[in-house]
Amino acid sequence: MAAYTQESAAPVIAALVTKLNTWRREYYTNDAPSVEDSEYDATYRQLQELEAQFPALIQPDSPTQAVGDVINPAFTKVPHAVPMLSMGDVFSLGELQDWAARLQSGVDEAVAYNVELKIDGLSLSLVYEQGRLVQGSTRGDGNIGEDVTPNVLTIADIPHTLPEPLDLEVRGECYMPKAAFAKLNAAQEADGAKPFANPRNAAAGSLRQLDAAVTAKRELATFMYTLVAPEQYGVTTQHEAIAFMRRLGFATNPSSVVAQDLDQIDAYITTQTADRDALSYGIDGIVVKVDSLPLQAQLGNTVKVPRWEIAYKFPPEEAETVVREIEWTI
Ligand SMILES: NC(=O)c1cc2c(=O)c3cc(F)ccc3oc2nc1N
Repeated sequence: MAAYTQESAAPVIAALVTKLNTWRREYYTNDAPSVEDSEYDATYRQLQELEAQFPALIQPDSPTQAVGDVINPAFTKVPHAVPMLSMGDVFSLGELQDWAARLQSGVDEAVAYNVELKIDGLSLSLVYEQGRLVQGSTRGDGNIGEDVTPNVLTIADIPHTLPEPLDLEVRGECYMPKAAFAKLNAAQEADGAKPFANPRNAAAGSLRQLDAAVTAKRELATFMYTLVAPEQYGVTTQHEAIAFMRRLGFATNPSSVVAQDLDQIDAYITTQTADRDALSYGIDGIVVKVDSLPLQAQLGNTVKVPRWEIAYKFPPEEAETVVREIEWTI
């Protein structure tokens, strides 16, 4: 990072904010970003570092001050009783260790973690009343989401009714399986339409459709990962919450495990990184959560992200994979 003064940093920060906001609008409004996630992440961290150095220069419209996505005004708005936050990121095992050490230092009991694949899709909330699906919504800006109820009713693995007449809300990831993505882009090319850049954008463009008949053809799928207000159902850990949702008929990811320490988390990351290409859906990292739900509540959230979970992001696939192979052969 070049050495800046407050004066010389101001225009640089302004330019970074403009560039990142343009990319955000592309990404969240028409689900077609012009840059790879890795370039967005790198530019975002550059802005974070400059804002940390010169807090007086933080602009109100800086993407570091916003939660979540840009809302499409064409959808009915849905207030989220419990905010749908995003997650903090780390990009190395060292950073993950630092996160876990900071967290453990504030807690008496030994922390156990629930470790999950980070499905590369978009967040989805499902609300049931007396066991019937009444609403589906996107994250939106975290407090206000977009009502996509007609669309979620067309997604095959979302139950319309539950085996018990429960009032509950669950949250998860809506994604497009790799095979469905390949089929969709072949059809796009055949129709002379623009292909989607990746399965995540295809899922977002398919879920955030004003015409549910289009969503119905897109073969979307879900993995649910959060039970809202778990204490109402006597659920006290994240791994129990996943089993509870699975028993109710929700699709939950089979690969999550409880880890007692960093070595077990590291082993999980190594295994899942090796198996990544064999998965029928895209993942872009691993999510490490405090397993105890009361401890999660005690740790709480910052304005943007929970303190009790972190996303370990895989390096960008192309270049990094080659570099890593070279590392291993030395
Ligand atoms: N992409 C994912 O596979 C995934 C994403 C999230 C979140 O975004 C997330 C956001 C919150 F505010 C709280 C818990 C979460 O848990 C999550 N767990 C996951 N497995």
